[in-house]
Amino acid sequence: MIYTVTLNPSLDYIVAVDDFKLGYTNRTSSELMLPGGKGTNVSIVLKNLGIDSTALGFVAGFTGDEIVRELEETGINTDFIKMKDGISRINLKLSSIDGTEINGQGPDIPKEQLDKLMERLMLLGEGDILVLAGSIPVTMPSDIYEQIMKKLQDKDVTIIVDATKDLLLNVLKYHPFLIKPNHHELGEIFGVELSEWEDVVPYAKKLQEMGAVNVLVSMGGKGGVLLSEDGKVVATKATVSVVKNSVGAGDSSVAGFIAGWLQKKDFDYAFSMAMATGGASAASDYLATKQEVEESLKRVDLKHIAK
Ligand SMILES: Nc1ncnc2c1ncn2[C@@H]1O[C@H](COP(=O)(O)OP(=O)(O)O)[C@@H](O)[C@H]1O
Ligand SMILES: O=P(O)(O)OC[C@H]1O[C@](O)(COP(=O)(O)O)[C@@H](O)[C@@H]1O
Repeated sequence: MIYTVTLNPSLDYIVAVDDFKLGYTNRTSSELMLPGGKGTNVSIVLKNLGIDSTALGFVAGFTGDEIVRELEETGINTDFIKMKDGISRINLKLSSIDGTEINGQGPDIPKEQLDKLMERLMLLGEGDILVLAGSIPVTMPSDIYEQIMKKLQDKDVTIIVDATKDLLLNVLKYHPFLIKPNHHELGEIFGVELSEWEDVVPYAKKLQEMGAVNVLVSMGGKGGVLLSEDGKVVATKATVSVVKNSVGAGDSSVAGFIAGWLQKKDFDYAFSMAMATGGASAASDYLATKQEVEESLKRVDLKHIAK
């Protein structure tokens, strides 16, 4: 079974504002309110690709209820822990200024609730896939992903981590099967600006040397690069050129990689699916459908490059 953990899910309020002016009252020209958060998006895209998963994490208040309602309406199994206080965050995305977003902090998670989640995760076992994705509420211990991986290290669970900075660096010693920083996040870790495939490779390699088994660096409009455990490096340019809403494109890449890997156990194919799915989501109003992914897959153009 596949489990996604979103410790800090959200409702994403995605608005287009023509001619946005800072310091003035702006009016939207379109708006969407959708369930969000990195693990929940992975679950949604997996479902679109015909793969079941269970979405875990914490929700609170009316926003939390709405997140769960929307996921269940999509046919996703949910097993969130519901908090008594606070509300799940609302993240604001300005789709007309691509990449501009304001993400909330998220509610307080009391220790007993965190313990409950840990107990739930300890039931995972051989053959399960666990996706740990996204930021964590500010009051949560910053080594939470590390704690989860440590507890699961003797079980044969395949773990994928999509996180940034220390949250990511601290799990590497437990050998996550896949990590997926984007090129800005990778650059931020090492204090450099990365913009081309060739720039990314040495830094992705460092993360592999620190323990990550496979490293997928997504690069927005420039496609992405995969350093796989068999020592190969493969890259592709983006599969789409017109973007409608890139929120969730990275999460879609993670879902696409899992789908491709489960289907063929082949890194080139898993990477192709990752890039096709990310591209298909970026080019559509919401997360990619299976048909959009199949179309996008035709435009993947793999290049094997030197390490
Ligand atoms: N502007 C874009 N143009 C074309 N493809 C895109 C664009 N943004 C994202 N994608 C596709 O989605 C994938 C993941 O997007 P990216 O922005 O790198 O991830 P994240 O959302 O984690 O920052 C990219 O590797 C690419 O395949
Ligand atoms: O947990 P974080 O890092 O604040 O990110 C949460 C946000 O990222 C998203 O999961 C989208 O992520 P990507 O665009 O990186 O795929 C949104 O749905 C959500 O609002």
